[in-house]
Amino acid sequence: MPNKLRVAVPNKGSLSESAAAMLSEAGYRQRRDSRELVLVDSDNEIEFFYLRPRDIAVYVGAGTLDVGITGRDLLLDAEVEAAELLELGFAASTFRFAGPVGDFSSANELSGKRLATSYDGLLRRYLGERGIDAKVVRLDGAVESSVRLGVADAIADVVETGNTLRAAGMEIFGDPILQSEAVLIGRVGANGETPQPAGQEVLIRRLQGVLVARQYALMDYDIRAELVEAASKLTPGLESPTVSPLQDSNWVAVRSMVLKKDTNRVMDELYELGARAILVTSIHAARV
Ligand SMILES: Nc1ncnc2c1ncn2[C@@H]1O[C@H](COP(=O)(O)OP(=O)(O)OP(=O)(O)O)[C@@H](O)[C@H]1O
Ligand SMILES: O=P(O)(O)OC[C@H]1O[C@H](OP(=O)(O)OP(=O)(O)O)[C@H](O)[C@@H]1O
Ligand SMILES: [Mg+2]
Repeated sequence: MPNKLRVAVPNKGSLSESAAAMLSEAGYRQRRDSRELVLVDSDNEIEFFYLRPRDIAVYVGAGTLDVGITGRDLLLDAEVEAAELLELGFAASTFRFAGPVGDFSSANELSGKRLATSYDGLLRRYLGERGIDAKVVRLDGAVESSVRLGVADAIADVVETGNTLRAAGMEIFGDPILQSEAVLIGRVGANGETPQPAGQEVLIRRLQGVLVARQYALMDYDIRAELVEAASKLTPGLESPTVSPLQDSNWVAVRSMVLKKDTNRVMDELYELGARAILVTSIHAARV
């Protein structure tokens, strides 16, 4: 019996639904009931442990679990030995300073002030590296309320749309502290290398496949043979477009992967060039 790969998955919060959806899309079994703590997927020789997002880096850092899905901000806050293996393309946010509208314009003004955050490890390191001597007030959440409630002068928190900040009468200031998103993290060995437990490479390849299927579409079109070079520049694909002969030897058929967000612009440009029968189909799954 080979050892099963042990994977940490967020059990609640912003990351949990998207993480489970991505694993399902990658062909792994996921729990049906949100109270389940462990799920064994024997077909894939893999075990999923549903844990608090904040704790995931701790388990992977300690080496008791092989890999985990968490946020880059949570990984850095945990100050453990774990490495980012793959960006997962969801839960994108920035980590920023914010204060009451008009109070601050740069992080240098924070010396001597009280700063509330849920990410004290991350924040202390950032302030320390810049010689900013502020008092860090560690809170569990709803950090935006801390200034109004008198325990802090400014905050450092996760910002996505900025709606929560605005609702609390605050604005961001200073440079972004960090760009975060959901990431797959793995262990770091004694010599700084990343171990390759059985199943890890397949997991990464499958997740990369999900990312590709989400980001790309397939584009097919017909074009006169003498224009295929110019058309290929518009649709270079990942390696190189597939060019197939047509019954009418003056024309060829071209197939290529195109970023979904670019499909309409590329179709317009291909049409202008002379391409016809331009079709876009979605990719269900991929290995690249
Ligand atoms: N509004 C948001 N947009 C994008 N990512 C977010 C948002 N809020 C939190 N995150 C990300 O989610 C992760 C935090 O997970 P956490 O479980 O704390 O989520 P949460 O929604 O804050 O749950 P909790 O109820 O425990 O506070 C971090 O990586 C953070 O960057
Ligand atoms: O910029 P926005 O789109 O408004 O999103 C950012 C907010 O989302 C998260 O809050 P969450 O719901 O996790 O509550 P919490 O502060 O209690 O963790 C984060 O902590 C911010 O408060
Ligand atoms: Mg939160």
